[in-house]
Formats: sequence, C-alpha cells, structure tokens
Amino acid sequence: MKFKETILKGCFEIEPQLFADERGYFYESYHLKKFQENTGIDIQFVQDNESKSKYGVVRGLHLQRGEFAQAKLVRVLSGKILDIAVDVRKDSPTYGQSIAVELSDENKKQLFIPTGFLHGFSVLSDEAVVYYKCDAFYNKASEDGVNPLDMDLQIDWQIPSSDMLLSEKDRHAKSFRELTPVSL
Ligand SMILES: Cc1cn([C@H]2C[C@H](O)[C@@H](COP(=O)(O)OP(=O)(O)O[C@H]3O[C@H](C)C(=O)[C@H](O)[C@H]3O)O2)c(=O)[nH]c1=O
Repeated sequence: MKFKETILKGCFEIEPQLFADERGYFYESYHLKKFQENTGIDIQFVQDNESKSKYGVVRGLHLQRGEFAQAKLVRVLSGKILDIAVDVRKDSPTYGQSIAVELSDENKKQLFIPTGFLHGFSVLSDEAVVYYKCDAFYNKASEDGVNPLDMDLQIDWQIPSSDMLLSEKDRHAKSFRELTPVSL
C-alpha cells in the first residue's frame, strides 16, 4: 500500500498492493494501522456510502459542516471517475485550489480527502460505482455545497457540457464566492 500526499496538505493518493494469480487478484482495500502510520491521521470511519452513476453525471461539490464535517476515503468499484477535492479551509495557503485524480477499477487508486474540502466527481465511463468511507454520519442540516460549474473554480470535469447530468440541488447550488470558508 503506497501513500502519496498531494499538493493539497492532508489529501493523500493511495495505491494498494495487488496480489494477482491465475484465479484473479486480492488486495487490502483498507488497513487502519497502515493508514494511520502513513498519514499521521487518527481516523475512525463510521459510515460507508456507495453510489452508481451513468456517464456524464457530476455529483458535488459537497461538504458537511461542524461536528458532522466528513473526511472521506474514495474508491471506484467499477468504471472510471475524475475525483475532485477543493480546499476550502479558512486561512489555508491553498484555499480554492483543487486536485483532480482519476480513480478506476483499473488503477484501484483511492483518494483520502480530509475535512475542510469540497468533494465531487464526474463519471468518465459508461457507468461507475463509487464507494467511500466517511468519518462522520450524514447530517442533512449540516450539508453545504458549491455549483460544480462555478466560474471561479473553473474545474475541468472532462465531460462536454452537453453530456453533463447534475442533480437539481447541484445545478442550483451557491457560487464559490458565496461559500463561507471552513474553520477547523
Ligand atoms: C450523502 C447521503 C445522501 N443520502 C440521501 C439523501 C438523498 O435523498 C439521496 C441522494 O443524496 P445526494 O443527491 O446528496 O447524493 P450525492 O449527490 O451523491 O451526494 C454525495 O456527493 C458527493 C460526491 C459527496 O461527497 C457526498 O458524500 C454526498 O453529498 O441520498 C443519505 O441518506 N445519506 C448520505 O450520506
């Protein structure tokens, strides 16, 4: 299992060690001790989520605030997504900067996103099943979000706008300028 911190402090790309043989493959998809030793983060995930989306879907950019702020460990069970994390931590030197990581059932890469980030993804394959661990429970009242097509963020979702499919909620989300930075 290899951990690489990204340009956004606290975000880590994780590459598992795959054991392939004539039957197929095996790998440890999560290991608390290795996670803590390699990131220095004392995490306790409490909720797992799974969503399936068709090509062109963009889900996000979302976060939860306060005691329900969520760190997430994201991976793809089938298909390919472009996973996006945007730093919205108050006073962060990389405030407003984002990273884009291709996660797929091919590369088996994972992205760890700490609290203080907006999260979203676009589906680049015909469909994608995304599975992610959260370290806080879902709490609708603490949800916040920014329109994924925000002009200031200028995120390249790698999907032609004519193919994009957003939820009503995301289509009408606030602009990045309207977002209150997250105090950690
Ligand atoms: C997130 C969540 C949603 N729900 C219910 C609420 C709605 O009735 C339904 C769909 O929710 P939503 O449209 O917010 O789902 P996504 O657009 O995939 O939201 C997620 O998208 C981005 C990528 C994220 O990182 C968040 O985990 C999450 O905000 O599931 C629950 O019951 N529990 C939950 O934890």
